[in-house]
Amino acid sequence: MTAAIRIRGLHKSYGTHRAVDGLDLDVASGEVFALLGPNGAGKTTTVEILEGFRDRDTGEVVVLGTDPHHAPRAWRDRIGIVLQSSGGLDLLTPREALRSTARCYRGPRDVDEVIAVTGLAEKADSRIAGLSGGQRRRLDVALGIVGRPELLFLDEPTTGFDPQARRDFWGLIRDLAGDGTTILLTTHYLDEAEHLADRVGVIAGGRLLALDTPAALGGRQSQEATVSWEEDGVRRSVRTAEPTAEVARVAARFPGEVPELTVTRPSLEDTYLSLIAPHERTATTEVPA
Ligand SMILES: Nc1ncnc2c1ncn2[C@@H]1O[C@H](COP(=O)(O)OP(=O)(O)OP(=O)(O)O)[C@@H](O)[C@H]1O
Repeated sequence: MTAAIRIRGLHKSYGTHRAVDGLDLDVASGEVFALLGPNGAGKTTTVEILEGFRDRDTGEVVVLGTDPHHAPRAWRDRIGIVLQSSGGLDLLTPREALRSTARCYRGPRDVDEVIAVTGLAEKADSRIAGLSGGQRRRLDVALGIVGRPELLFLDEPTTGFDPQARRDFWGLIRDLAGDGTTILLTTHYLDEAEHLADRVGVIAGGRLLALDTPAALGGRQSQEATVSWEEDGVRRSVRTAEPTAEVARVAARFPGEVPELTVTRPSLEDTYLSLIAPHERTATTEVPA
């Protein structure tokens, strides 16, 4: 595997507060990787260090073969960044903002194509000040991809999107990934991580708690299933490692369809919440004085 991102022993404190506390992580070239974690887990700090916007205290960080802290201008051309919020463009139109950003790159995407894929066609020539929150976010994404980055950082990209806009955005990310763009995404939406990510990393208190595919995170695949149905007017549930056998047993008691039959396994959200639960009570890690 060629690593687009390599992190070893990363530490960053703000005063006495350990925001990132010994993080090791690799993101493969071409991978879509989602960094999950509760508020204050250290995601943004980590991502800002990777982007070269924040200094680290100790640890090794290599992004596209370069230490972001000493990265030259040519390296910056190879990455795209969508921050949690950006501003200062209110008097321009999306088309103008994209054209002037595109001029900063050597091999930019076609501006009209970026406007189309981000669903901004209707608002392309309206003042940015008048865009809705979701449209503004699409513009942030458009600005992040117009330079044709090899590596794209997306910090909570779909906050404020309506459900259709989120689906459209997911399609866009899959297309970018299909073209070989490496994507590091932070999100609080577990369904987003499940839809988009090849692998997810869960961090809390600046430490990596779990790292796997969304399907296998925290041993999800091997956890017991819950078989539920309705019988004699009562909702019944059984947790079992053998749901097929349980369904067969229940089905044998009914002449036709089993009423309200469902078989469920823990969702990514269930697994995530159980992973971070112990850390929610001890969320603050202080550096000893
Ligand atoms: N510039 C700063 N000065 C002091 N403390 C900071 C600074 N930036 C972040 N922190 C603290 O470091 C910790 C990690 O913050 P960070 O923004 O990296 O978390 P996060 O996982 O991105 O959170 P969220 O999901 O809320 O965006 C938090 O406790 C935060 O209060």
